Amino acid sequence: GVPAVDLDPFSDETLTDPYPMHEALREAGPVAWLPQYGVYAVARYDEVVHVLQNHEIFVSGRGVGLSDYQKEKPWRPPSLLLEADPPQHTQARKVATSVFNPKTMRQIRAEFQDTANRMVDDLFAEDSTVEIDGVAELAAAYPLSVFPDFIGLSETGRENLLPYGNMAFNAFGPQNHLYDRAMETGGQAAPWIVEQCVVGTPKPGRFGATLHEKAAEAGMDEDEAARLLRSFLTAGVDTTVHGIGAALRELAEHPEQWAALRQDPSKARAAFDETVRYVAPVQTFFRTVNEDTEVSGVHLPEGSKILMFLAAANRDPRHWEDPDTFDISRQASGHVGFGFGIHSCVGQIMARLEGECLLGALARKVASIEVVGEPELQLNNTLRGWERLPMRLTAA
Ligand code: HEM
Ligand SMILES: CC(C)Cc1ccc(C(=O)O)cc1
Repeated sequence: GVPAVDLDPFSDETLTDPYPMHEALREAGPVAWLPQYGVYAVARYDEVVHVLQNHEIFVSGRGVGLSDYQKEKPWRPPSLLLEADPPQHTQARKVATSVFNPKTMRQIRAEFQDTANRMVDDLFAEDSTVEIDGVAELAAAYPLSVFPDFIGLSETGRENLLPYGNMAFNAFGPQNHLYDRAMETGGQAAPWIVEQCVVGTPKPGRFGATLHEKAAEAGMDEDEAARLLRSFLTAGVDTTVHGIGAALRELAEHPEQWAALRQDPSKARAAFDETVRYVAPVQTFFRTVNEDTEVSGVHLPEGSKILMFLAAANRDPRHWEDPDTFDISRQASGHVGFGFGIHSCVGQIMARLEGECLLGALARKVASIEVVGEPELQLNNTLRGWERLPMRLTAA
């Protein structure tokens, strides 16, 4: 039979320190059973990739959280990207990438880099050594400075983005205390998000308006166009905030890696990618088994939910050399921190640009970074990231 691993991936204790669980799941076998939730689990690289690649069997249309949309009503109208399967997904993805692509990123690169440079310069306006909260003043401030303008969101109400995203990411998990609290705060943010997605609301010429135009050209109605933009507002901020926060923490914790980056700021993009492998800001999410199947000799009946541990796969010694070593010179490509296959992150080109711009600005302008005091984790059913990161920075 399938080995049962009687651990709760969504408890505060496990969310705080998931690494013993990752090891237990990888060692239990290619597939494990989580009795507390009645779901299967894959934590090894090969099995996670197998599930992500076989999207006809392991489907997204029944929800990528614990809830099976064939049995329970979604908490909001399903995403046309994340919670859709081909052919619907294919059309939505085509519209998304018609606007969100390397060419668009080249057009905004200079602006994103200028904002990062100014933000780092401003830290040292008063003094050449400063103590800051790395989350509030860099990891969250930077995405919230560049992303809403890129989309063309209204100047007021942008404080709704993080709580709304937080709600969506908690909603993939069980209805625990994190879920309940997030639904409360996120629910208050929802009206502003929904209103921002309405066709005609985003500033003309900005990404939101262009996405709506492309959606109309592809024959989508206004509700579909609005839902497509909602995907970007949902996934576009909390993720990069946690990705950048993780990079700050790991570079501060690994002085030799910070020194390597200082030596060669062009390694900023690779440093961000290694961070996404090593930390995996998006830790887990599900697929639903749409027809009886078998993975590595284990039978999985139709209707089963299977939980993928991206963070565990990214540190699977069966696939990676020295997986627990944070090494910005590593060839990290192939990691599953941005997913894999047809649903792989459509926003990763922006996430990577943001990471590259901010880490590059720090590498050129800051001599030393250190964490002073205890960092505080923000617990979330799906995301891993810092709530607060007390840091001391010294200007170059
Ligand atoms: C460090 C930052 C980020 C991480 C770690 C991340 C991670 C992921 C992962 C793992 C998936 C796959 C989900 C699945 O297979 O079901 C995904 C999909 C997606 N991401 Fe990201 N993401 C990040 C940033 C972004 C940004 C900045 C945006 C938008 C601006 C974005 C928009 C999306 C969308 C729309 C999808 C669904 C794609 C599809 O289903 O075809 N993400 N992301
Ligand atoms: C890692 C993913 C689960 C992040 C994400 C969230 C929401 C959407 C959407 O389409 O609403 C897309 C991607």
